[in-house]
Amino acid sequence: MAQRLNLVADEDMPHVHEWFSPVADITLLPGRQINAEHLIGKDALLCRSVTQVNAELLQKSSIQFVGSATIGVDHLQTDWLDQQQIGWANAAGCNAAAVAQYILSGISVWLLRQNRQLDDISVGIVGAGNVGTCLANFLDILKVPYYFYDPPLVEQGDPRQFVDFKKILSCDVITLHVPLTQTNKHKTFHLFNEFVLQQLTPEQLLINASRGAVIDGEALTKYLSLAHHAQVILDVFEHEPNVSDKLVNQCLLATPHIAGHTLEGKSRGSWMIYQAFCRHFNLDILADQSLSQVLPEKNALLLDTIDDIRHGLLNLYDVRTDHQKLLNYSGSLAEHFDELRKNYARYHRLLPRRDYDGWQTIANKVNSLEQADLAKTPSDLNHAQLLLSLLIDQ
Ligand SMILES: NC(=O)c1ccc[n+]([C@@H]2O[C@H](COP(=O)([O-])OP(=O)(O)OC[C@H]3O[C@@H](n4cnc5c(N)ncnc54)[C@H](O)[C@@H]3O)[C@@H](O)[C@H]2O)c1
Ligand SMILES: O=C(O)[C@H](O)[C@H](O)COP(=O)(O)O
Repeated sequence: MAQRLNLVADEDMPHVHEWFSPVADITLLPGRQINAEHLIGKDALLCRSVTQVNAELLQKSSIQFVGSATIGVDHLQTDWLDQQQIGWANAAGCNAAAVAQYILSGISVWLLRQNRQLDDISVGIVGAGNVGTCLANFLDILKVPYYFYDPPLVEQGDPRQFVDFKKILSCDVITLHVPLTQTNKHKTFHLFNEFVLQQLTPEQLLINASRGAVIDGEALTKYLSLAHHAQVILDVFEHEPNVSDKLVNQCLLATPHIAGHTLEGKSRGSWMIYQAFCRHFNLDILADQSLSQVLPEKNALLLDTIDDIRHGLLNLYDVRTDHQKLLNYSGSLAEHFDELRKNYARYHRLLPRRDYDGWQTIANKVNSLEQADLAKTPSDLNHAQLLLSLLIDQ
């Protein structure tokens, strides 16, 4: 029998016990507190975005594999890990659908406040990777025009249509889906600086659910103090969890980095890392282990009134609930920020936040209905209605 492995895992990573305990002894710790001493004599580290994984953390350890159950990797010193031949993996795309859902909910709230309609806006997507593409797929279904800006993909010969930054800055909604990078040719650190922010108008909406430092936080606070400014929705902040009260209160909506936290998004992250871990240590995945096994059945959504349909996307997930929870705090906002993230699944226990499913099925059904002439010149309302009925059908 193969020797049991020893691993340290973030206590807020779901399903670690179910999937890893047959092959490993597990020490669970709060992600921000994992330190070099905890890793001495361990084989693997399973982390989330809150653990800085670098030479200082690992050099005294015998860690051979680091798995982060996140899309972003800015907290991993990947060049050092490669140099040390320490295997590492992230969970690319694990919660892309959850982030797209968050963006659609945020846009819906902004439209209500502006008394505008979905078919009246354009969306500029900065970063056309997993999240940007997932969002675009949904916008296709909703018939909302969008534009992609992604110079690295243009250089790689991606055949889709891309626009320049100026065009993006003219869109009604600008939404950021780039990794945080500090050094490369297309670095994203402070991509939205004071100069860029000042080009926005009060008719526009800027959303950041990528990484906080893609927008210069200080410049943003200053910009939002002006009499006329664009509306802003933030899920991420520079220097988390030390988030400024002032900035939170200046936003149309602010949430504690939970855009990706659907049940599917979190569970898929652990599942992808479990698979990478098995590959790294040459282990078999047990027959009774699977992602679907840990996800509960979905409840059908009931839409009773015309308002339910008008606010259709908000019935599926209403970001205002999470915004309100961030505002309802007493004491330190930094502690509250981490606490809300930690308990996110628990707060949603009665009606857990779930991914929208069956993107392709929905798109196919919409197309076939249109071809059958059943949905002539659909308005945004028809589309939302159709979309919802299809989602409930799943
Ligand atoms: N708020 C959350 O909960 C949450 C959840 C998931 C991901 N994220 C963040 O969102 C980021 C994007 O996720 P993804 O899955 O789409 O990643 P991805 O790697 O699939 O796509 C990122 C895209 O950004 C592009 N890009 C890089 N630099 C750019 C630049 N300067 N300008 C324009 N485009 C640029 C890349 O070419 C790539 O296509 C992640 O790196 C992560 O930091 C946040
Ligand atoms: O990069 C990601 O996947 C997201 O930022 C992710 O949702 C962060 O989640 P956490 O670190 O809280 O697990």
